[in-house]
Amino acid sequence: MTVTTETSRTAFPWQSLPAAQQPEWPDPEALRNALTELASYPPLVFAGECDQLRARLGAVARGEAFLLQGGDCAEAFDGVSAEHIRNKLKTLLQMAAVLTYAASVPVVKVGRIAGQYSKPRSKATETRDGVTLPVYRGDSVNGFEFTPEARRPDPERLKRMYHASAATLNLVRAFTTGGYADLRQVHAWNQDFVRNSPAGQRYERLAKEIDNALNFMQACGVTPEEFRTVEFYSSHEALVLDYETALTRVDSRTGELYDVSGHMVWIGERTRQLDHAHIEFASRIRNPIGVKLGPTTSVDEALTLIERLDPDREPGRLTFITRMGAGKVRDRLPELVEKVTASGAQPVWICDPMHGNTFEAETGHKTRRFDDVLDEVKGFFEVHRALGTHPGGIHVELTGDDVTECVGGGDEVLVDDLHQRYETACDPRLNRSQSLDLAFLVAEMYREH
Ligand SMILES: O=C[C@H](O)[C@H](O)COP(=O)(O)O
Ligand SMILES: C=C(OP(=O)(O)O)C(=O)O
Repeated sequence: MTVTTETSRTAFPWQSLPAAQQPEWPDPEALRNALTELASYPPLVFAGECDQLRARLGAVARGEAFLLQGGDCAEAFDGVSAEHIRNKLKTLLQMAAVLTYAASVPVVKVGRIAGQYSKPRSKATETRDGVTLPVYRGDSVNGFEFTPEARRPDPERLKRMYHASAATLNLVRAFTTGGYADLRQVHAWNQDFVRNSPAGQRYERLAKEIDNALNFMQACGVTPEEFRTVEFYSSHEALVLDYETALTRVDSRTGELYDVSGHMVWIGERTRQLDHAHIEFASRIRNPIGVKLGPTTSVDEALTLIERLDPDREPGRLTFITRMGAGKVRDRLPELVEKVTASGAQPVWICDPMHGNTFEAETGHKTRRFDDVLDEVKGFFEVHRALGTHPGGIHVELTGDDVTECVGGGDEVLVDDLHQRYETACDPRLNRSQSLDLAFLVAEMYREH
């Protein structure tokens, strides 16, 4: 893989198009310096790994596997600690174990991790007690603290984003290939959790069954390598195009462009305008691409997105991440799935049951009800069942920490509990217990499907 030159970088066609949700960097020279340095850094992921994920997602598109994509709403630089990363990974591995075992389906595991540092926002500014400042756009752009200094966009943060992503990915690779993700550890992932949570206890029973199955296989002389290590991929929203462009490189094997900031990148609901830079950018890179589809998406838009992003109809290239809201999924999704399927395209369809279900609680906290999250996933399964298509996966905002950000769940969080551990920098995440609850319920839906 060769580092792209400054000349070819400035020639990238998406750079001349309008782009929504970009920071207003106050110092152009500081930005140029940061980007030149970033463009000289080594890739965070390899093109071949992106190809491998595309192949895995191809299996999802064909109905042979299920995609679990999850992690923080917004990663934070001060969250790059072994404990945070391990907790998140542990939660995803537990969810994957539940889905694989209880739904008997191979699970493709993709984190919203090692790059999820940038956030699109509804408003450009935030006002508190009569003071108006730029809104927080993620640690890659500015600081969360409500002061003029913190909220000033600083391109040096793009370099910190790279280093934070590299450190996170390094630990994730160590955990997933160095023994921690060995299926023999199914109990260990649960140890600190099992006693005081219904989801933890339910998981423990399942882990025992997995253990028995492993013992049986071992007694038969079967111990595949797949049980010892886990394939785990990184993903984030490709939002700040300055950063993604600096990390876009020519693959020396094929001459094609890859965004080497993560294995998979997605384009958000607020930046998927067909004639804007984000879609042009996504159309030029070979990574597997996701696109969020909200309730206002028209059939024409979906079909044009396919034309632009997956003209060869390659299974695994394009994932539609639908986020309609529990109240709309049964109305809005059927026509999209039906017409896209009739067009001969075969995208991966996954359900993001978070972003259409946010509301402000009376306490002033932005939150989501676990029951709405679950209901949107149910609606998603119902629609696919009715159309005979494959409900390919889920995309969730979660953390491995026992936060109180979403209400409900088996170990119920009440509105009055929200203040206890409300730690997200942007949107509310499922805590570990709620994430496991969701995995068990999704496994049941999948089995029935
Ligand atoms: O995560 C998604 C968006 O960034 C988020 O919902 C926007 O939130 P806001 O409405 O608080 O700006
Ligand atoms: C901003 C996000 O979602 P959406 O684009 O669907 O609003 C997100 O997933 O972080």
